[in-house]
Amino acid sequence: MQTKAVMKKNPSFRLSILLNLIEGLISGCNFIAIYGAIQLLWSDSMDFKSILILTAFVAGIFILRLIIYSVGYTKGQIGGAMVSKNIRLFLGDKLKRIPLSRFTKTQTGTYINGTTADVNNYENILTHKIGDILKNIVLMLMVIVYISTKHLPSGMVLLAAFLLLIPALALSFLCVRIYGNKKNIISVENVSSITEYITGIQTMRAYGFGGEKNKTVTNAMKDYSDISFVYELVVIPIGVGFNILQWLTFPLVILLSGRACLQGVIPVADFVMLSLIPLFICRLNGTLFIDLTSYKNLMISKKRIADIIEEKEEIANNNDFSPTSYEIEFDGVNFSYVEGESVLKNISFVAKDKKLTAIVGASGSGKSTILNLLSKYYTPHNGSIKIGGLPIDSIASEKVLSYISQVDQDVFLFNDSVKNNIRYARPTATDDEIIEACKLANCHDFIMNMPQGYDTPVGENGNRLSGGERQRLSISRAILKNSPIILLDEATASLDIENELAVKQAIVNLLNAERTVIMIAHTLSVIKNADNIIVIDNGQVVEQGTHEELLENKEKYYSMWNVGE
Ligand SMILES: Nc1ncnc2c1ncn2[C@@H]1O[C@H](COP(=O)(O)OP(=O)(O)OP(=O)(O)O)[C@@H](O)[C@H]1O
Repeated sequence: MQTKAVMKKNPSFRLSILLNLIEGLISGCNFIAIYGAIQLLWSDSMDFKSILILTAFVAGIFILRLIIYSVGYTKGQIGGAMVSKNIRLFLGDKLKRIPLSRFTKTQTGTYINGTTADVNNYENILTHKIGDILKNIVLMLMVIVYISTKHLPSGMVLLAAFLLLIPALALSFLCVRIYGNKKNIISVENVSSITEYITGIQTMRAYGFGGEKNKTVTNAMKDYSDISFVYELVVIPIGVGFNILQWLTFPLVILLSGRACLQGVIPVADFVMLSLIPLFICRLNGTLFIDLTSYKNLMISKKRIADIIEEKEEIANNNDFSPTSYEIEFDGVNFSYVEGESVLKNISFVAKDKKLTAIVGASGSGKSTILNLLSKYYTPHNGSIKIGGLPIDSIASEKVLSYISQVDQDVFLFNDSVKNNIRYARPTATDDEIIEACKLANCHDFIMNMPQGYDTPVGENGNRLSGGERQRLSISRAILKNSPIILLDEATASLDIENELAVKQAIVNLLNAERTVIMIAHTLSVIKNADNIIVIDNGQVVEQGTHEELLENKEKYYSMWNVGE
């Protein structure tokens, strides 16, 4: 339903269609001029005056066509570009409303193609294809009607040639449906594998499987050229067969009109013109066949754009969300990323307001998933999550996230300056506030050692920074955002000792302010003083309490602590 509104044509586009139709009609008048010239020649009545009249007629048609074509072309370009601009803006905005779970389930190529190449293809349909096709159909019909008035049997032969387009297009459309869709799937795989190759190139080279992965990319490209080749291979014979049948009209019209001329049914001038017309009609039919087949092919792009437009969106209602406390409660929460593979099983716990709650557990036990649900990146299958006693399920994620700062293991940095990367956390922050946050996050010194200080570009995804530096920048963002809830995925274990100490100090500074903190801890010593420690095992809460209580329990936490010590 939304598709119609987003792809709505505008008056400029509609005017260009009308002008294209008129241009098609006017082009047909050229045949009247040609007929006039043949008649003049044959009747032996050619003089300078009649040549002048003929020239003026042809020049008049030319000027009129030129004006209509220029206005129609300009309006078509403007109208088509306006439609595609609407689509591009809508898709850009839509991406932020598509639930995160869709991006993990769908190939990246679907969205990259759908928002770029497919929109370009659709723009091409609007700005070129539709106008040309309609103009040629009108011109064709006009010529057929005109010829029929001269000699009906010849007109009927030309009409039959035109109608041959129907079975020929039925076959070519079938090929487009079969191979066009296959081509689409392969193209999406192609784009996805190239994206993966480029983003993961460092890891691949580091582990020496760049060559292996490169084969996946080249294979995907080869698959694409193979399917394009097969597609051409099946469409070409249809086009050739259609053209052969078309050209049969040439002798047929000569035979029919020649006989009529000999019988005195039509004048010689008519016969001369009728014998020339099939040359033109056959070419025009050939162009229409190619244009309509490629139109159908490009229309696959329209369907793919529509699929993204109609994708289910996150709840975006305007329900007010103003919790007065920031206690977090999970009650009987179940969740799985993949159907049937349960990740969280009946999770219930309370993270008290302004207290530090730690989550510990083996790798893959579901710790990050708990934070992902709280940030509304995913929706629990059942159970409820509340902040300050208010359920978050019917609240727009942007509103919930405005109360949350998240410090993840994977820090995403934009290809921008250090300062701007931190400012994303609070766009209104002053430079002084950014510097203050960086001092608390232990990053001020290393930033000042960079060539342009806070204005130094961090490179694509911050590839000029070390892991510890990236983590500290992420902490500075959280400090700057100054939100009442902090979700922290502590991952200092992989850092060198100097970076580990710097990150730990930054975390201490972050936790100093009174906030509700949920912290995933990979090293237990960091959370010894936590107000509550939740132990997760295989997606379930198996224990909770303070460090001392859990040690006394002598259960899971006790053995984890002893292994760690
Ligand atoms: N986007 C996803 N799609 C499918 N499965 C996922 C996804 N993210 C995580 N999982 C699976 O969910 C389970 C829990 O993952 P999660 O990241 O929550 O564990 P974790 O305890 O935080 O692990 P770690 O300590 O290693 O970060 C794992 O089995 C993981 O493979």
